[in-house]
Amino acid sequence: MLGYLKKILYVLPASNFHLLLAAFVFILTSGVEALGIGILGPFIALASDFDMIERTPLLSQLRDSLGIAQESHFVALVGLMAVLIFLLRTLIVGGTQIFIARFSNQQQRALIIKMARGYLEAPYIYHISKNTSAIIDRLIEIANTFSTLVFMPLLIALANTFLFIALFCLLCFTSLPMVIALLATLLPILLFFNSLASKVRGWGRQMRESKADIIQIVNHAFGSVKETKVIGCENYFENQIIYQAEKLEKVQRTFVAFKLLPRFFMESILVIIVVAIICFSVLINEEGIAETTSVLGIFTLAALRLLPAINNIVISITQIRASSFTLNQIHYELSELDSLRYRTEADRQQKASVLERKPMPDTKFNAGLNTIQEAGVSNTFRFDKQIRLEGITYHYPNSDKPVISDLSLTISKGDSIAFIGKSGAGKTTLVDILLGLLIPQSGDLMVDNDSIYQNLRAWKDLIAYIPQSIFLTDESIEKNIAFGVPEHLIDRKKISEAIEVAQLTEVINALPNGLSTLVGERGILLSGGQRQRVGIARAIYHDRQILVLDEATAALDNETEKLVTDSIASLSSSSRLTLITIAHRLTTIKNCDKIYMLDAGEVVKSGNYKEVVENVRT
Ligand SMILES: Nc1ncnc2c1ncn2[C@@H]1O[C@H](COP(=O)(O)OP(=O)(O)OP(=O)(O)O)[C@@H](O)[C@H]1O
Repeated sequence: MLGYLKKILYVLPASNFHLLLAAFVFILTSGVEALGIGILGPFIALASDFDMIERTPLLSQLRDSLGIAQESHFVALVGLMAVLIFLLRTLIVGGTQIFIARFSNQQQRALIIKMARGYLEAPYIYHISKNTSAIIDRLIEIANTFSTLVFMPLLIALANTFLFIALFCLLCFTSLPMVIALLATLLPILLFFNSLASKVRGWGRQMRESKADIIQIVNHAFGSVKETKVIGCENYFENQIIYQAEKLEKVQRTFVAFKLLPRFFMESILVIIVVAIICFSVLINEEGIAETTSVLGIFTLAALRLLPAINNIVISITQIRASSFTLNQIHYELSELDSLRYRTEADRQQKASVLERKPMPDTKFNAGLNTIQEAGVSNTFRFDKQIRLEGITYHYPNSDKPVISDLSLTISKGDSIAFIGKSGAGKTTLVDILLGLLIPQSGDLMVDNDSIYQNLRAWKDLIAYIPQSIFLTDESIEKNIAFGVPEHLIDRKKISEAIEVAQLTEVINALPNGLSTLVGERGILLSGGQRQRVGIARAIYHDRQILVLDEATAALDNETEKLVTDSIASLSSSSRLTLITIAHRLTTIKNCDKIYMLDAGEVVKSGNYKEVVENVRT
């Protein structure tokens, strides 16, 4: 259990102060609850035996000081006090229940934010190997499971443990032999449930895996619904979902039944003990059980509350055990994200220090989620002359073989350059290095006289990336062009300029709601070419000085391709925009100032179109 606790505390976003506050609330509630129960027993005894007032000095003193002559009136007053204390106890206990629910919901919110921040700040290399459905599953399902099936049960177990201690003390004070009888009966049952711990953990693991598998199957089936429909594999996915749903139902059924067991056991024990005590009292005291009424009253009430408390502790521990797989997953994920964060920052610092340059403040990197709001903040780099790649060597973490080997080249500001080469030559990897997404093991990337590794965020602020397939959000075209800018900050003039350059004017005029037309999930309402033009408009809107086009015109028809290429080229010459293109279609790079042909991560040829492409063809 200590291991679980350590992991829960690591995952929990709550501060130690809040946890201490929670513990204090639970202790207070348990005390009030024990007092509420403790007062009812003596009242029942007093109501059935008025002589008790004379026998108990405290009661007779209270009666005299209140000046009440009639005993029945005094008993009624004590009853009223008991009711008030009991009502106060109910209020506090109810408040604690609300506190538990609110506290764990707050933790769920904070955990979703903590994980989302971790994923968003994680380096690109982390995301290359990650499955999107796994991230969605972690953010939504696991955060919810942690809050409702780990943290809430932990709070309930804690609250009930304090209550158990308070009631146990009350019972020990009332009748020790009865407590010993109760414990002797309960202990074997608790040991029995404890012995099934590994089975419970197994059930929890199966439930979690089935849920994650269902999300993944749904993602596979609908992620490429076109292929699913054309190939006709709907049945295949349906059968997989049926199999997982049935597996989930079976385990859940067993688990729910198991969770009900402790209550039945304990209720039976309570009845047996109370009946046994009454019979025993009658047998040894033939005149009845008046003597034991008070003890029995407290015992019955305390046991009525004690047994549910034990039940809650057992169920909560069972629940936490069943969720241990989830806890391990979330703990692993967060520690991985944490270590990545430290490593990335350390790598960057190390690179900057190896280069013996003092790192500039990386404001956006540190700002985390505020990055989007900060878009447009002036960068700290001057880019007036050139970008220089100096002896860049890169290999992916899972292999020692360099994909880019000792590569050096210079790109002048305002130039339009292209990388060509056969599949696997290293074009995409080189562009990812240029984008600052992959950090080379050796070499440097200089912009004028500064290394980009001094301030990667500022470097990225100079660049726009237009991929082969543009990601569009299910929002208006306008919001897709001003991607990441809050609606009230969108600059309409810049939107018009971007639309013109990207040759989108006609497309938008033909749409029913013009710029406000919703493009549908993944831009399904637009053609491939139109989607790419929205991507180009997005880059132009964000005023970037360097455009990286990853075969960005591949989805355009010949006529539109010429229009887009020409307008980007004219933009390049008029505003000294620097263009870096990865191209397969050699027609798109005819106007480039310089073309680099890559092979096995090295530049094997460079020059203008005639020198590189036409010579190769002949
Ligand atoms: N995440 C990765 N992990 C390991 N190796 C990788 C990874 N991504 C790419 N590679 C390898 O790096 C080499 C270069 O790949 P890259 O994608 O840069 O080539 P490319 O020239 O862009 O190819 P294409 O034109 O087909 O996109 C290839 O051998 C590829 O297998």
